[in-house]
Amino acid sequence: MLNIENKNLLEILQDLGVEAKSHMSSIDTDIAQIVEETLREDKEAKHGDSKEATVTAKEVIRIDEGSTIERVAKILGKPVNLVVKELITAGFMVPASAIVNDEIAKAIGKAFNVVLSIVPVEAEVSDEEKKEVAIQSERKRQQEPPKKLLPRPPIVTVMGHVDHGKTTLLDYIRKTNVTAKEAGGITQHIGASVVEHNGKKIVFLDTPGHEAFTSMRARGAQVTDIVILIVAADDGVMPQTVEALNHAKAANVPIVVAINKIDKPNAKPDRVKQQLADLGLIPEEWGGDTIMVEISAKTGLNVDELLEMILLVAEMNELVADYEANPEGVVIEAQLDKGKGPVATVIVQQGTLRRGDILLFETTWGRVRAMIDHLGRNIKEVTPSLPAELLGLNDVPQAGERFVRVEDEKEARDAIDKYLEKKRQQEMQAVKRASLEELFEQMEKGEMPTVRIILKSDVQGTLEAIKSSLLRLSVEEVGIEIVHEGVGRITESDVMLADASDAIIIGFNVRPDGNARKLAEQKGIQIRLYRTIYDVIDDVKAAVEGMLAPKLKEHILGEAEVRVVFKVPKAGQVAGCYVKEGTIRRNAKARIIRDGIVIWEGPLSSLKRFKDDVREVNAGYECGIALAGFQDIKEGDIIEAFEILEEKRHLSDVS
Ligand SMILES: Nc1nc2c(ncn2[C@@H]2O[C@H](COP(=O)(O)OP(=O)(O)OP(=O)(O)O)[C@@H](O)[C@H]2O)c(=O)[nH]1
Repeated sequence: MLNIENKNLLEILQDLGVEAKSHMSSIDTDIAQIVEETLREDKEAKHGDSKEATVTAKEVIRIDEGSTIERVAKILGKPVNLVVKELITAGFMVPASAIVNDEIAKAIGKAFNVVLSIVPVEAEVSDEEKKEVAIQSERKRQQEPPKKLLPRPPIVTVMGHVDHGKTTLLDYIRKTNVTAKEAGGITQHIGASVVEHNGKKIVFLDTPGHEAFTSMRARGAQVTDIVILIVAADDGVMPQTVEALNHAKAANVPIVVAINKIDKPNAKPDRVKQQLADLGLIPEEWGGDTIMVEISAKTGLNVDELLEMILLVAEMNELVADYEANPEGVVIEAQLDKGKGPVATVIVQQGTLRRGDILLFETTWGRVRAMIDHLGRNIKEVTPSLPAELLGLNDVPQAGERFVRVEDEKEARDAIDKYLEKKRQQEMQAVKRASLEELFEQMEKGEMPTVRIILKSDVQGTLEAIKSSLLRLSVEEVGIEIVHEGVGRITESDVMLADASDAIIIGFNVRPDGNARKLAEQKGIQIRLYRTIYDVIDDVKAAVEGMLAPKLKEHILGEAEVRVVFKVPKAGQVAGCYVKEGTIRRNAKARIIRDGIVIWEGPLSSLKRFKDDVREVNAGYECGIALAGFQDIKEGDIIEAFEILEEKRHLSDVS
């Protein structure tokens, strides 16, 4: 407690541990202002205008401009999920990777009773100030009760080029590394598997490849501790090897290289090492620090050694977690199950998750009704690093969403209500933007017709599959645009967006809710529901084909020979003809061929049999033909009648 009565600002700052110097830099002036403001706000809030103000001192914490929420959480010594949750509660739906701006800093400060001061990066911080900050944080560290940090299993993702053996390796490891008591269990796909090697657990994410890895990261969730970069020894480093390597590097995740298919006669492991060395991964045996193991995922050769290396890297990286903390973690997969309702596979990152816990996700919440492990067993609790399928959520969260346990349902419900309200406002703005952008886009593209789609599906994996198949249907003349995509039922806001962006809604294994259905009817928005991917693709293909400009094809109707040419007052030239082949039609187009050369093309202006106007004249008959705008018909000319047919085009004609 700090009594600010009769104290000037310098004294207050000194009490707070902020050294006020005569050569106070601009940062200090800023901090002084923030402290003063905060103290004033607190004083007013607590005591109205009372002069007998006693307020709680707030710690001033400097954070570098550009710091992420994750970093600030670390500085505060708070679990990042707790900080994110507090922000959600305050109405900020931001991932942990978001940069902290003034608004967010204020909200975090309020939640944790501190003053966050954003220090411009270019600002000079004197050595003395740095020392002071270090002393303060050390003091703070000493005051905190030591956390019960215990080792946790490493979480591993296998990445590499197509066909280099990711799936084979995962299958081999899963088959051969179950513990004796689990041996009878049937591995169930829940998004991650747990294996045991030398009595130690390793968690493998089931979806190999860097796409899944990065899409999680894009949402601010990094679960992978170690990446196995698999390279086939016969094929060597390929484009996706480099891509995977870059993704792992960008995420700062340690890499263990598995040089695979070593059993093959044409395996060239040294060439792979050289290629990797060129990319900056120097093998240990060459004096570098990258662990490389030569394996055969097919025969299992050296796979044990690979697992040992993973455990070694895990140990070196001191992977620990507080098993007694408030549970929190990340969604790695989620779907709507017809029988069970929303089902989410999560990985617990801190604390121990128990059945009955109330969890707040970023977009939904729920009380954990049941938990199922990777062997399909009902479990009561899940400790850090381990995956579990959760039942009991109110809606399907997205992969990459974080969760944290909250005390009561009301807290969860309030946070989600605030989030939904904020999202609704953002979507309304997005709708306005979408229609404007659409205008500009169309203008830019010179009015290229586009099939716009809002895609909703029951599972993230299917969503991705349908999306990429649909986008592949796009051709130069007709575009396909996925305006919005998501897992879960079709909602009113989907319909609003469809209306604004002139899109159709495609639902795969999902249904619209009542409000969505009503609004769609009102607005005349198409909602198409499917149960097989092929039907979706066929339908969209038909739509694209429908928008393709038809192919024009000429169809020759018949041929007449000019036998005699008359001049008729008013009507001009009339050719007395004999129809040699096919039919001459009044509404057809004609061309004049003289000595094998086309000399004119245009419409007929009259077709007569004797004195009567007729619609058509067949081969073997005589007729009179006048041509619109051509007055130079000669005996012996051939008049060919033809029509232009529109032929529907198929995607196979274009691509
Ligand atoms: N000889 C030999 N063949 C292997 C080995 N590992 C994988 N293969 C074969 O290589 C092919 C591709 O293996 P996958 O495991 O499907 O490769 P992947 O990287 O998962 O491929 P995608 O999932 O398509 O990206 C399969 O035919 C495997 O049987 C190995 O160690 N030795």
